[in-house]
Amino acid sequence: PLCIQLINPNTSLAMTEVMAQTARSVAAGDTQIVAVCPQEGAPSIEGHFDEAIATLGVLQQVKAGREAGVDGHIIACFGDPGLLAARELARAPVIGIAEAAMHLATMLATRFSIVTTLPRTLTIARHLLHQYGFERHCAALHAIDLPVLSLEDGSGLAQQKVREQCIAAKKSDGSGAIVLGCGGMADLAQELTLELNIPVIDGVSAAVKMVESLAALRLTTSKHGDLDYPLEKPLSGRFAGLNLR
Ligand SMILES: O=C(O)C[C@H]1NC(=O)NC1=O
Repeated sequence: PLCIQLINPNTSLAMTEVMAQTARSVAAGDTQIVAVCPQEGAPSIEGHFDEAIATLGVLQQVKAGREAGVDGHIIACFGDPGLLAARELARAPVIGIAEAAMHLATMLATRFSIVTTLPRTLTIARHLLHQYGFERHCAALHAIDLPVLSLEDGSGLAQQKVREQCIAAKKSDGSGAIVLGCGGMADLAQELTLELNIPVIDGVSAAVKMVESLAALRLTTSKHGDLDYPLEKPLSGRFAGLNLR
C-alpha cells in the first residue's frame, strides 16, 4: 500500500480538507493520503510574495514526509511553489498540481484553457506554462476575479463563477480541455466534466494518480544532477531543521 503526502502550502485547514477528500475519492483502495499544511505561513497564496513565504513550509513538510518514508509528495497549490527545491530534498516523486493537470490536459486535447482565481495570479500560471513547455498548448487563461478563500466561504458564488468561466472558455477558446487553476477547486472537476461534456481537470486528482503510476513503475525523483540532495552546509536559525542529515 502507498502513502502519499498531500501538502497544502497555504495554512487554511478547510482547503486542506477539500483537497484531501478529493484525493481520497480518486486514490486506489490501499493508498493512504496524509494531508498536511504548514504551521505558519499565508492563509492563501495569491502572488509571488505569498509563494516565497509558502516555500519554507513546503520544504519543511517535504522533509517530514521523507523522514516518514512517504511514497510521494504533492504540492497542492496551483503555483507549484518550491517544486524543484522540494525535489532536491525528496527521494520519492514530488508532483505539483499545476504540472499534473497540464500534463493530463495535453494527453486529452491539443489545446487547453486555464480557469483560476485572481487576475494577478494569471502571470504565475503563464510562468509555469513557460517553465513546463506548455505555452503552445494553452489557448487562454481566465480568472474568476475572486480571492482563493472565496471558494471556502460557503456562499457558492466562487463555484458558480468557475462554472461560468468554464462554459465561456469552452465556447470561445477553441480548446478541448480545461484546467482548474486552484487547489480549492478540486471538488468541482468531475461535475463540470459531466455537465460541460469536456475534460475539466483538477490537479490534485491528477497528481494522486501520477504518484501512484510512478510508484507502480518504481520511478523516483532523479538524484543525478541538479535534483541531487542539497549540498551539505551549516544552515542557521529556522532553516537548521531542513538539513537532511
Ligand atoms: O493561485 C491560485 O489562485 C490558487 C492557489 N493559491 C492557493 O492558496 N492555493 C492554490 O491552489
